[in-house]
Amino acid sequence: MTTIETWINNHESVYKAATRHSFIISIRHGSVDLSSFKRWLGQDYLFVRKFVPFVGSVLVKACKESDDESDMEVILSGLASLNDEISWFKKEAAKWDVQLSAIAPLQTNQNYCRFLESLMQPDVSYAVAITAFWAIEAVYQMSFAHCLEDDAKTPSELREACERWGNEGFGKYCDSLKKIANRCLSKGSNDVQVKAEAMLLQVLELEVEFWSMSDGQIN
Ligand SMILES: Cc1ncc(CO)c(N)n1
Repeated sequence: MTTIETWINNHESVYKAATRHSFIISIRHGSVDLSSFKRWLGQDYLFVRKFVPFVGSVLVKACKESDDESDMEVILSGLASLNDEISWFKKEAAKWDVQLSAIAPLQTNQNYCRFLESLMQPDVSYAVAITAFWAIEAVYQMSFAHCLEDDAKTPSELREACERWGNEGFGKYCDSLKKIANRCLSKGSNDVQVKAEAMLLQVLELEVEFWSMSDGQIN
């Protein structure tokens, strides 16, 4: 088993809470409250704007610390898709009459963005940062792919959102990130492994809270 597989098995309940959250289940059932979806849209737009510099910091670490030059290309493709994502959020917000410039980040979103900032520090190793990057992307991939399964009743006007992260290409990209992370972790010291596992757990918890915030359960 790979390091990441072992950790997912060890933390199965929080992994499931992050990838099968009631907000995602409500999209899949077609019972989602549209005000929740709009809240998610506005808050996630703000999150993605903070996610870009984090991914930029992972790219810098890859250029300095990686022993495989193809890592840079995978991370760069992630940045390119974030560029498309920002345009998509603007277009989608217009469709739903969500005024992005008027939205302030909720507390939970602020907490998550502060966590991203802490991971941008130069003392955070490439192995820890790339594991976080994979985890953040993989939660969205797993969650939204669930909304596109054959028996899902996802409303047609929400399918495009689900397809952004649930499509096969995004799945392959997440697999590439996971492969890089596993390679770096297998070469990492015990200290790096301990830090990366704790950080993975934090990402999963923050993702659960982000869904709960979107659903209006917490701020
Ligand atoms: C909260 C959150 N997690 C992960 C992603 C994936 O990019 C996102 N857009 N937002």
